[in-house]
Amino acid sequence: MSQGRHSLLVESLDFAYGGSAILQGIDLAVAEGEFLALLGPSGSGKSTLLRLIAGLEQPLAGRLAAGGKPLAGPGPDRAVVFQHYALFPWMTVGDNVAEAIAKAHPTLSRKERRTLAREHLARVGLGEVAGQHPFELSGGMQQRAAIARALALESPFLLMDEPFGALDPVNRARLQDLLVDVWQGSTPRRTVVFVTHDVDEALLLADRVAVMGANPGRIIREYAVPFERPRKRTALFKDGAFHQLREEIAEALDADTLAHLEAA
Ligand SMILES: Nc1ncnc2c1ncn2[C@@H]1O[C@H](COP(=O)(O)OP(=O)(O)OP(=O)(O)O)[C@@H](O)[C@H]1O
Repeated sequence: MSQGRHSLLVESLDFAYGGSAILQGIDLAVAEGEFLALLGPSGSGKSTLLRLIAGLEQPLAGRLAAGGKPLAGPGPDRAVVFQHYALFPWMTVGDNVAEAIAKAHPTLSRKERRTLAREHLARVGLGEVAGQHPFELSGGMQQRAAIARALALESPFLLMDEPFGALDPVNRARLQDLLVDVWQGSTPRRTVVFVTHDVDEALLLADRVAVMGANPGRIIREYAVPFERPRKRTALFKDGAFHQLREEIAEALDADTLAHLEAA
């Protein structure tokens, strides 16, 4: 695995809450520009691993590095999008995005930031609502604004924790497409770690899927996702290779759950 400027490395990582092991022996490498999905059942520690990569938690043992440098706490190089929209409720949507732009480009004037914020919002189909507050928007719109905000930070790493989990299927599909478009359209590509418990979502979006098992959280297998891009849902869902890979992953998850139930 290359140690590119924007690669991620997790080595022999253990993590515990109050004495109980949550993550054990995690080894994971994400290449610069790669889109990695972390897939696993509830409680397998996907969010915890993402929080560790974000620098919001400290490991009990092991090593975390970004671009070959050890991680020490959160940093502007890693933008995070959670399931629930991370917007400042007291600011307009435009100001939320402008605030992120100010972090990426501190020398821009207020007017320039506002103009750029509108451009970012237009990219996610929210050009008309820059002057509104988050509470005036639907859940799907708020999540779009949160994504616009995260992208406006222009950070090389994008860490996403079930960002579409609370959305209806139509909005979910729209935002999945939008995310892939933005990721594919930017040079250099951002390095993405995307948490989901939805196998289809992982196979639609990612270059590689790391499958996690629970008790304690560990990576049980990794799968390369070989489907050509751009991926179209309709074509993918008709593809025998897609169904085979989906089956394989579901079996790996079931086998792990069963092994743990029997051991308990
Ligand atoms: N603040 C906390 N204190 C104690 N235990 C915690 C805390 N946060 C998470 N845990 C425990 O850590 C384990 C992993 O949780 P985590 O949220 O990372 O899993 P997950 O795979 O992301 O689950 P989900 O898909 O339900 O979000 C769970 O057993 C959870 O109960």
